[in-house]
Amino acid sequence: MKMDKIELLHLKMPLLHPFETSFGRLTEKDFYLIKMFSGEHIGYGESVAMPNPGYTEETTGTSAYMMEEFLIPLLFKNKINHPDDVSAIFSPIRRNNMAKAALEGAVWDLYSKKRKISLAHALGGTRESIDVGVSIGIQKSIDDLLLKIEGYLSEGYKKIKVKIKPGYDLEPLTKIREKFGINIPLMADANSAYSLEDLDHLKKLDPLKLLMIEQPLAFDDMLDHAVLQKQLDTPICLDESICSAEDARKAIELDSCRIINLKIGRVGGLTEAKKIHDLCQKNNIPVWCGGMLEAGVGRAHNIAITSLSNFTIAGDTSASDRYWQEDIIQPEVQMSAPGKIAVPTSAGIGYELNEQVIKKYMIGKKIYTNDI
Ligand SMILES: O=C(O)CCC(=O)C1=CC=C[C@@H](O)[C@@H]1C(=O)O
Ligand SMILES: [Mg+2]
Repeated sequence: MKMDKIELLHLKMPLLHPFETSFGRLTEKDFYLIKMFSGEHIGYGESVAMPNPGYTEETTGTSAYMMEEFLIPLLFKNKINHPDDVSAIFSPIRRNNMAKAALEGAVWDLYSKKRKISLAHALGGTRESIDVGVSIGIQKSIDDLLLKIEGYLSEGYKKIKVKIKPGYDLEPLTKIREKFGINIPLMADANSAYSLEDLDHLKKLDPLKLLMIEQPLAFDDMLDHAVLQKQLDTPICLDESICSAEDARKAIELDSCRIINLKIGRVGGLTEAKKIHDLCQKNNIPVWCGGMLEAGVGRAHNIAITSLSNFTIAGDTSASDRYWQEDIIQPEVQMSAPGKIAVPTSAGIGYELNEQVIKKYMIGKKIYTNDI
């Protein structure tokens, strides 16, 4: 596959509802859309880095810098026979996984379009539809939270993930259980807001029978999570701590978690995500696809990877209209049945770009041509 040209489109899209976590509040999505041209085909990718380095060290700005200065020149210089080659080509560059994943995702889309197969099929996916859940940011009041949950449950979402932090954990979770019962699929994401000193407090979550608690301890920790997991009945799910298949191997060996949240951007692309998926499957660790408040292209990549067989827990990839007034793809991502999204079967990501919407939100564009 010879890359002729790559375009980086800088977009700012207002979120329908602000999204608040233990590390900040987002009101708009500031991101890069990648268009990769090769012969008659165009592959699409999306950078999921956030404007601030609170979730990982990357930002919208650093990911653009890394793509421009290092990664695009590497893509132009090297021969790519298969998208799996890209991770080796990018390996001299340490981390910067979201920048790598944005470009690698476009290569995967191109590859599947050239072969006239769906991205899901190219990745080895087997599901015709995926189960979806919602991730709800911290709300103004517990009553607001309960109201939101009621709405999402009635729409059929198959997992309710709520954000917690010290001082905002037992009370909202207990109230959710009181109102909706012990059987609703409920989990909590702490985004590293606790330490082992909170062990006795975290043990109080066990009677609430959560599906899992996501990333309770430090973003770069494996050891303390293993200590905590031994003391908790609630399964620990790692998010921020897993940035590669190597990280997953260590977490599994140490028993630092029982579940992994897979995000394509966090692990550096679809090839690495597939490796982690396969490793977890061998070790009986279920995975699910986490969200990064993606616009349509990122959402489409999430749907494709979630079609792999060990994605046995509903992910965060909900319908476009939960986030956006209008999405950058057509058709928009919609539920095909309550709590389900159909996996596209047409070539590549299976969605077209909505150029009118892109034009409306685009604040900059850079074009790189391959003169090599
Ligand atoms: O995309 C979504 O719907 C949810 C996203 C979500 O929960 C997160 C996105 C980005 C950073 C975090 O705040 C959080 C997470 O940790 O999973
Ligand atoms: Mg998380």
